Order: sequence, then structure tokens, then C-alpha cells
Amino acid sequence: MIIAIDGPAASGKGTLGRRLAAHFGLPHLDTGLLYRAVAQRLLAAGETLDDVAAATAAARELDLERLDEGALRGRAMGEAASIVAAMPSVREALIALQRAFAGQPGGAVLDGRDIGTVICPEADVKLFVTASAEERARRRWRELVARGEPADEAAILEDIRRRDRRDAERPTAPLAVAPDAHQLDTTRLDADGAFAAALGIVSAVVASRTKS
Ligand SMILES: Nc1ncnc2c1ncn2[C@@H]1O[C@H](COP(=O)(O)OP(=O)(O)O)[C@@H](O)[C@H]1O
Ligand SMILES: Nc1ccn([C@@H]2O[C@H](COP(=O)(O)OP(=O)(O)O)[C@@H](O)[C@H]2O)c(=O)n1
Repeated sequence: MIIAIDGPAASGKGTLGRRLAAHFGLPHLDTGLLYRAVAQRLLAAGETLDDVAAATAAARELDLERLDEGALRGRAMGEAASIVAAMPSVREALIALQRAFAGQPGGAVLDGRDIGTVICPEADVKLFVTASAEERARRRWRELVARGEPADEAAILEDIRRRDRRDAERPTAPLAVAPDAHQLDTTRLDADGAFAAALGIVSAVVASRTKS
């Protein structure tokens, strides 16, 4: 079974992806880490974020086994990731790796922005997870404070709005709801409530397939 989870920044995609993967015994890929890693490689090499050739080369060299999630999670890397993620050649370079992950025997859970629309249009279940921008900023603020990263909630809200706009307005693989996605608004749900709702959706799809 392939579960595709998409949604805007800090909506809870990764948290849901991890929990659904654990529940169903599937591998999980947070695809945002790939774009974050491309940006990090560029910056580490002293390149600028608008260098398409360098970004594409960095994307082609990515190795899933060597992603250092701790180093990629910070606020600056989210912003930088959305800049390189708007480059069609960077996205193209990352498609095969994501599809190979999804194609593992038994399936997988992937979360990102274009999983249900571009990477796995044939996914068994598609979730589009949302929450109000204010609630998402609060969640990201709590996360950054817990990481020991200085954070200002108003600035994070600005970041999130700017990044959502960039992700939704880019011409290639924009953040968009797949026509067959189940939308889940988690604004008023805690992480357990969101997981219960997501599990309900996935279980209903699994049950309907078993019957037919
Ligand atoms: N339903 C929820 N209620 C409150 N906090 C949540 C919820 N879902 C996730 N979080 C927290 O919000 C932050 C962002 O969640 P994450 O899963 O990383 O989102 P995304 O992958 O969409 O960026 C994390 O610190 C996570 O623990
Ligand atoms: N499948 C994906 C995943 C992420 N991204 C880009 O990578 C950036 C960082 O993604 P992320 O999922 O780590 O960000 P958060 O939602 O965790 O803040 C996003 O703002 C997108 O620009 C993408 O374009 N396509």
C-alpha cells in the first residue's frame, strides 16, 4: 500500500507519515528532507541558492542513506529548500529516487507537496493535511524552541505564508490538492486526534478495497 501525504508547511505531514508508517509496518520518506539537503549542499559548497546547475548536480548526488535529519530541520533550511524546489531540473533529478522508495515491496508512506499529484499519482490513499497558518506557526515555533533555535512566532508566520505562496505558485509540481485526495484539517486536532482521523480515512479505504 502506498500512502501519499501532502500539505503546506508544518501542517503535521511528517508526524502523521511516521505514525501511519509505524502502524502499517511501512517505510516512511519525508521528501522535504531531499530539498532541504540540496539547499544545504549548495550553501556548504559556497554556492548561491539561485545556481540551477549546482543545485541540479547536488540533487543528482543525493543519497537517501546519508541524510542528516537533525541538521536539515532548522528554519533557514526550510526557506532555502523552497527556493531550490522551484527549479524543474532539481525536481526532475529527485523523481526516480522517490518513486523507487514508493515502489518497495509492500509499499511505503511518503510526505511532501507533490506526492499525490506527481510522484505517486497511483497511490492507494492520498491525504491532504492542512491547518490554519496561525496554528502551523505556533507548532513550528514550539518545535524550534524545543530544538534550542531562537524563534519569533510572528516571523515564523511570515516565513510560512511566504513559503506556502512560493510552493503553491511555482509552475512545476506546485502544492495542490489531488482530485482524489482526502482533506484533513487538523487546526483543532492534537497529534493523537489527527492520527486517529487519518487512520480512519486509510482504514476505510483499505476496507473498501478488501470488499470489492
Ligand atoms: N495535530 C497536531 N497538533 C499539534 N502539534 C502537532 C500536530 N501535528 C504535528 N505537530 C507538531 O507540529 C510540528 C510540525 O509537524 P510536522 O509533522 O513536522 O509537520 P510537517 O511535516 O507538515 O512540516 C512538529 O513539532 C509536530 O510535533
Ligand atoms: N515533495 C516536496 C517536499 C518539499 N518540497 C519543498 O521543500 C520545502 C521544505 O519542505 P518540508 O516538508 O521539509 O517543510 P515543512 O513542511 O516541514 O516546513 C517546501 O517548502 C517545498 O518548497 C517540495 O517542493 N516538494
